Amino acid sequence: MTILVFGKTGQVARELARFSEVKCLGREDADLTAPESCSSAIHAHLPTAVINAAAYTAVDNAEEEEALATLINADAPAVMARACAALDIPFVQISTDYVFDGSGTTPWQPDHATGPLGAYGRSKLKGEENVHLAAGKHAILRTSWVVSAHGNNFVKTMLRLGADRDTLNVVADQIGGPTMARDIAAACVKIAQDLRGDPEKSGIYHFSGAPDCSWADFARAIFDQSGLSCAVNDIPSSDYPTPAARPFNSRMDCTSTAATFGIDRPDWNSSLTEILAELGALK
Ligand SMILES: NC(=O)C1=CN([C@@H]2O[C@H](COP(=O)(O)OP(=O)(O)OC[C@H]3O[C@@H](n4cnc5c(N)ncnc54)[C@H](OP(=O)(O)O)[C@@H]3O)[C@@H](O)[C@H]2O)C=CC1
Ligand SMILES: Cc1cn([C@H]2C[C@H](O)[C@@H](COP(=O)(O)OP(=O)(O)O[C@H]3O[C@@H](C)C(=O)[C@@H](O)[C@H]3O)O2)c(=O)[nH]c1=O
Ligand SMILES: [Mg+2]
Repeated sequence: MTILVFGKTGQVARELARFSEVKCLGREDADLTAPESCSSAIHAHLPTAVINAAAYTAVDNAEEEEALATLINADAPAVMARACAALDIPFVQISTDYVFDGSGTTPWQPDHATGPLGAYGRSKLKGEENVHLAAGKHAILRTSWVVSAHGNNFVKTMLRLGADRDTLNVVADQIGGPTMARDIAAACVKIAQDLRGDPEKSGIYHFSGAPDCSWADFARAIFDQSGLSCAVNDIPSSDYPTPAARPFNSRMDCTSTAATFGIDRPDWNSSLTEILAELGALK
């Protein structure tokens, strides 16, 4: 099996690169702002499956650059999905909890109504719709709060801020599941393999770390495990204004992912230990 991955430097792409059957393409190989280059790359490599781990992920900047975010997050995946459908190979598209409006406290199921609050979520939702319309063997894997030892993420931000501060204000009314990029990469590979033989498994799936927690809870765990002495004050989102609104309820029901692919929700506390160890930041 040869899996072609769009993305090379990103959090999930770097973890996918660790698989021997994976070939990662960077921006220099296929630029998602020129979607046809993605189709050319798929036809040139003739892989047995494709995973898209490239995206426009700057949630606040997307409010000012929605056209660019849409080109990368919706138009490019459409071209990839059509190329895969033409070759009859599985396509795995990674999506996000930000396609939901964050209302209520019930965990979102894959078929629940979406309602993105901002430009990033809208662009990712259009990407989902385009992949579905291509009508090939596909999976849309919605995940949340991605963390790893690489790139930009909340763990690295907290380690940086916590080193200089005695206290930090962190939002406590957004609840979700922190998810390790390494676990997402493994899930994508397993799903791509299963879809080859079982195209009827095509659809939308949820995958996030457990248990659900607030960003403030997660920050406390980061300081606890790293031994940094920084107290976390719980604040409401209204006290942390950002250009893009974030959903309050990012809880995702991952039952169908476990039932269909045998992939369970990973425990984020042990993922965090693994990341801190990799960064040399464990207490
Ligand atoms: N980060 C998160 O918290 C979450 C992410 N997701 C989704 O998971 C997936 C992976 O996210 P993550 O690994 O965190 O992303 P990162 O932000 O870490 O990486 C994004 C990747 O996309 C590439 N990329 C961006 N623009 C282009 C372009 N025009 N052409 C080619 N490549 C491009 C980047 O390359 P370069 O380095 O050259 O810019 C980089 O490799 C995405 O689909 C994202 O929407 C879902 C939920 C949460
Ligand atoms: C740095 C900092 C952040 N926060 C808040 C802001 C925000 O609500 C929350 C997390 O901050 P981030 O900047 O990591 O959030 P954000 O970039 O919105 O993270 C999202 O990225 C996209 C790509 C996704 O798909 C989502 O699943 C989610 O992971 O923490 C504080 O409350 N205090 C702080 O000191
Ligand atoms: Mg971010």
